[in-house]
Amino acid sequence: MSYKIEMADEILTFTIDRPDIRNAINEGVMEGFEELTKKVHKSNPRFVIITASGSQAFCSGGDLSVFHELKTKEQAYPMLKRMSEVLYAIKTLPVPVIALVNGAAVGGGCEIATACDYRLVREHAKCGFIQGTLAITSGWGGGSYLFETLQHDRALKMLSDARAYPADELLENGWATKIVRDDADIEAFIHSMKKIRPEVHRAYKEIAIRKWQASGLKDRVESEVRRCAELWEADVHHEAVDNFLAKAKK
Ligand SMILES: CC[C@@H](C(=O)O)C(=O)SCCNC(=O)CCNC(=O)[C@H](O)C(C)(C)COP(=O)(O)OP(=O)(O)OC[C@H]1O[C@@H](n2cnc3c(N)ncnc32)[C@H](O)[C@@H]1OP(=O)(O)O
Repeated sequence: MSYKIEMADEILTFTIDRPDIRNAINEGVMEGFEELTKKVHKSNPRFVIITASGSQAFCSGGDLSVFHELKTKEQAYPMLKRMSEVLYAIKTLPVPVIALVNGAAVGGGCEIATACDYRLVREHAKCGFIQGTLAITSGWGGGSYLFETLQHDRALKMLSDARAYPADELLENGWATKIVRDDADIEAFIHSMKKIRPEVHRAYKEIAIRKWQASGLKDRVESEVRRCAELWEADVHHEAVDNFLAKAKK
């Protein structure tokens, strides 16, 4: 199994469990996320936590060893579309969603964390939209979510820098909610949220969701997915992925 879903103390936790491949997303993990969103609606948790196994990575994005087989925009689109629907479902969950960023979050991994309401980032974690180095953009909706999250110039800079930022820079540009040094810091954050009744958290989340719906966020995500699919089919993208995979084999 490439993921775990656990309910404890009214918190539903989703853990990506592929540490050897830096928690890259394959179809199995996508299925897991789909199961998670259904479970939230059935089991009514106070909060959701999304995290990953090990301390090296939260998520290294799409599993390039699998997705490099997708060559044309027609082949890439269904994968990008499916994961964009997963992230939109996560973003619009009726309860707060906390990304516990236990290590590097790059490419689609950064998109997953950006779709969450809060990002608790471990001191050593480096995170960024590195897709530009592969000659593509974000393709799961994360670019649209970043413009909802950060001041415009900071969002545009983070996307077009295409590099992983250290934790202090992530706090400074507003992406990280909090840098966490140990488990006690995480518990303190959860404890402060638990002081407020669940229906209050839900009511505030409804305000955010109404704003996203009114501003056509779903349609903007769809345009992002389509544009990424177009860029995906260029030779320059496939060469960059081949280079990454060849380096891994050495
Ligand atoms: C597809 C959707 C698209 C989007 O819409 O956003 C994307 O997500 S594009 C994908 C972006 N991801 C990448 O370009 C991969 C980036 N990976 C890294 O930069 C690094 O792996 C890391 C996350 C910073 C971790 O570095 P480190 O701890 O030094 O580990 P290694 O690099 O040695 O990796 C260990 C092992 O894992 C394999 N790996 C890592 N990431 C992926 C990946 N995304 N897909 C497939 N495989 C991946 C890597 O090849 C190593 O394999 P072995 O050498 O066989 O152990």
